Amino acid sequence: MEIASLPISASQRAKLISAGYNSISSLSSVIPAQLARDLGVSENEAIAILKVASQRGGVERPHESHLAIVNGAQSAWDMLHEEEACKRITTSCSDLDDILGGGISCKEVTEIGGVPGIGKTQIGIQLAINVQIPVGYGGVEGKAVYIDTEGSFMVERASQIAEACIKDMQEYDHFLRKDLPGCQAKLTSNDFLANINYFRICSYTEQIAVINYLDKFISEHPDVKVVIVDSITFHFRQDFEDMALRTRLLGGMALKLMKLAKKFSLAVILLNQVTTKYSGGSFHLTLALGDSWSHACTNRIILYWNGNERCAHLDKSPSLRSASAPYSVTGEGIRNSASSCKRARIT
Ligand SMILES: Nc1ncnc2c1ncn2[C@@H]1O[C@H](COP(=O)(O)OP(=O)(O)OP(=O)(O)O)[C@@H](O)[C@H]1O
Repeated sequence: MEIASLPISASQRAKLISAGYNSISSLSSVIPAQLARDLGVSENEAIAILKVASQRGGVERPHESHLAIVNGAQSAWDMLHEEEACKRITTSCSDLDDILGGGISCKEVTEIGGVPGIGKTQIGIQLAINVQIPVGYGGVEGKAVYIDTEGSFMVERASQIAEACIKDMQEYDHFLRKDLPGCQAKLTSNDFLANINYFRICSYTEQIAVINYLDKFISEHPDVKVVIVDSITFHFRQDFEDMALRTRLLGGMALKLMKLAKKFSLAVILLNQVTTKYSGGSFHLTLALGDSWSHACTNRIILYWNGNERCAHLDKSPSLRSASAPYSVTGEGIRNSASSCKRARIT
């Protein structure tokens, strides 16, 4: 049950959400002194909030959780069918799609991390375009939500990538000598841009607010099939001193995004930066936010340089083996790397 439904003041509600208490159940194990510290309120006020929460939660929670379990019960057979029916969004790089089992999985949270300039935003923009590829061309025919925390989304670049996508569809038609109804003839790059819902985020509180709002937004826009957060870490790395609060906020956000992915069968893409970590006597590159964040996504892809070539490594997946694939960033967007194209021509 949401904090929004608690009969408390608006400022208390805002303080709870900013401190990472996104649901009534998140208050179930907290003691008044801790809550008072987290919210910056008196202990008496914290006790009053907990009392309201326990009244609400105490009456309705057991019933709701019982219902959730019953509704959620599913056989493994059903799950297998669901997994087979799960759609995937192409990355426009077939080598990368291959190691991902056909593309980015809808229904799951995928984290993509790498050093600056490796192409994280390019992949984000490519997915915001590719999610719109019509079903007739093997696409998902959905819309995108792009949450930009860094200001790196470039609309001209999205337009270029959309033009290239339309060109690919025309070539596909030409190759098959057929005209698929409702497809390329009518689609323009402006249509692609119109289907990207863009949110510019300037602080971590805004980021939490937007992620909390997504459930309502997507309920009203059920065509959304990908949510891209570029990047998830930016506002959490700047001037953030209270690490316990940061961990709690990020944990709450990750849980919300996982629920969204499942509830609306959509792909959540979290772009992340890398940082250095000292272990075993040397420094290693690791994704930002540390070990406490590592459980927050279902799949993790690490982008890295191999000499002059960009590569993607599938580092975590519940069903696919770890593997790497080269890719390139071209004027047309993400594509196979030049070296793998050369290999394909030789064989
Ligand atoms: N039109 C283009 N044609 C070819 N390559 C391009 C084009 N636009 C961008 N790139 C490549 O993409 C790189 C930038 O990628 P991107 O902005 O996605 O990096 P990033 O990983 O998101 O970096 P950061 O962490 O700094 O945001 C550029 O350095 C360039 O190599």
